[in-house]
Amino acid sequence: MNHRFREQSDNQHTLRPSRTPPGLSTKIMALIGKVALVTGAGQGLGKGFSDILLKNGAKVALLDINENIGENTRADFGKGYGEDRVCFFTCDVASVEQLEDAFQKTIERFGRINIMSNNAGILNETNWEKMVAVNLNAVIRGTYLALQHMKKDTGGEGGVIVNTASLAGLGFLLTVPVYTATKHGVVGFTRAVAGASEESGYGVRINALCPGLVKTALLDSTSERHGQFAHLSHLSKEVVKKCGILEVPVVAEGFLQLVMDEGKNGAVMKITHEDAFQKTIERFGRIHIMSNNAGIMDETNWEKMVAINLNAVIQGTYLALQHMKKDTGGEGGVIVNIASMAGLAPFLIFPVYAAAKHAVVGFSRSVADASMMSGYGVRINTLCPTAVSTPLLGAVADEKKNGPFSHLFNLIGDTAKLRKIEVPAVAEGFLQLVTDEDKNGAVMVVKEEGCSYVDFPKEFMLDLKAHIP
Ligand SMILES: NC(=O)C1=CN([C@@H]2O[C@H](COP(=O)(O)OP(=O)(O)OC[C@H]3O[C@@H](n4cnc5c(N)ncnc54)[C@H](O)[C@@H]3O)[C@@H](O)[C@H]2O)C=CC1
Ligand SMILES: CC/C=C\CC(=O)/C=C/C=C\C=C\C=C\[C@@H](O)[C@@H](O)C/C=C\CCC(=O)O
Repeated sequence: MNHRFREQSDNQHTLRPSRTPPGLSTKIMALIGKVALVTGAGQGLGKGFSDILLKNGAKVALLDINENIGENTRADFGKGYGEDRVCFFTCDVASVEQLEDAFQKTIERFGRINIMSNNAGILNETNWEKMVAVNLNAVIRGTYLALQHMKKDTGGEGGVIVNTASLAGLGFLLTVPVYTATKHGVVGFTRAVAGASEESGYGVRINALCPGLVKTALLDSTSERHGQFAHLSHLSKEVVKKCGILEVPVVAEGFLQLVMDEGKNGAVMKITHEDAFQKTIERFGRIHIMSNNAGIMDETNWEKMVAINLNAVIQGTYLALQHMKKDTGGEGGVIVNIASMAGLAPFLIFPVYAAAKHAVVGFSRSVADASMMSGYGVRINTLCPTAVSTPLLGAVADEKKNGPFSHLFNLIGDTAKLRKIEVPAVAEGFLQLVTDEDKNGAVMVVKEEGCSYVDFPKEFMLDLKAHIP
């Protein structure tokens, strides 16, 4: 599934044209030694943003109102990235004193601040005054504090501020009108202050991030926090259906772009994953065949690998099913999920890659049966190629992508001599899975000898009826 990072351009409302044409990256900000302050960093998106900053060499001050989760996150990061690169301060961003105090403590600890992420946010339509204080006022205060410290005209080093808004800052959600207002406020404020900073020669870029729904604690029991429009909660399900739910690492990649791309100021980045699907339908009218093929191999960055190799395959399958299934007017179709031989056999050095691919096989077989039993008219098959001659295999020879078992790297020997098959051979197998109307829940292996179907032993079949008395 193709996640979309898109800069929102709306010239009518742009205060002044940006000096850098949109989409053009000029210079990339190096993060090694840079100091970042992230609010709401104990869990969810803030934790994901802190993680990716640390991974790229920055030092990070984590701020959170919740001392327990903040301390735990600090301890995890300290172990992983070094105790000297991370600290935690308990801070309610809605309190002027606490935010100023945490800001000062960060400067005392690390000497400066180059990156500010105003990310803490809540969803509570009942206590909406508090929500405005956290989601909007604290973002404004955090931006002004950071500007004051970073701006070059008074001796600062310049820097970048990223404010977490939401897709609800560009569109609207009926169940959460005040939340929607705060996020529109963040987008409007960010664009205006970015223009003002540029015009004033401050050397500080300010961008806004607008993700769709993200799998974090903020989404738990939202209906209780919908306030007077709780009776419209069922409409949110439509939004989930339309937008799907993003994973934190995907949003963190977008955040990193806004931090590092020196060409971005006043940028508003939308992150959704329904765009590609919707656009295909707009262009061609319908979809009959879906191939969930995107994948990476990186044991070091395994959370991201699971997000792409497994979660996005599940998301892509569900989106395609939703569109194709016959019981709600779809035309039926076929989905082919690309797993690997590592989805059927252990793969030393790449255990998480193997886990994700095993899961793709299990998921595809299960959902294939479910689709058939539901009369959806959608077949779902899995392709498991052995090593194929593509750049993905570069990870095998790249110790940085080998994770905790890189010491076994020598066992593999010369990867250039690894026996590989060619792309057209795999494409032939793929075509069979698409065109053969008798194949549903099929798992095809493609090796040097050719294509064959896996015949799973009967004793490994789960007979649900046998389990129900
Ligand atoms: N989860 C979602 O679907 C989306 C979330 N967002 C935004 O992303 C931001 C982060 O939210 P998530 O990570 O999803 O939520 P989360 O609930 O998982 O994490 C939020 C963190 O902020 C902390 N926090 C709450 N109030 C605070 C305060 N007054 N001072 C300091 N820390 C405070 C919490 O303790 C928590 O650790 C929010 O601004 C939210 O509006 C935007 C789009 C979608
Ligand atoms: C309930 C979740 C609240 C907040 C988390 C968050 O910030 C995520 C927002 C994600 C998506 C926003 C989508 C907005 C879409 C709109 O532009 C329209 O397409 C939606 C139209 C009707 C929505 C019905 C409803 O309001 O529930």
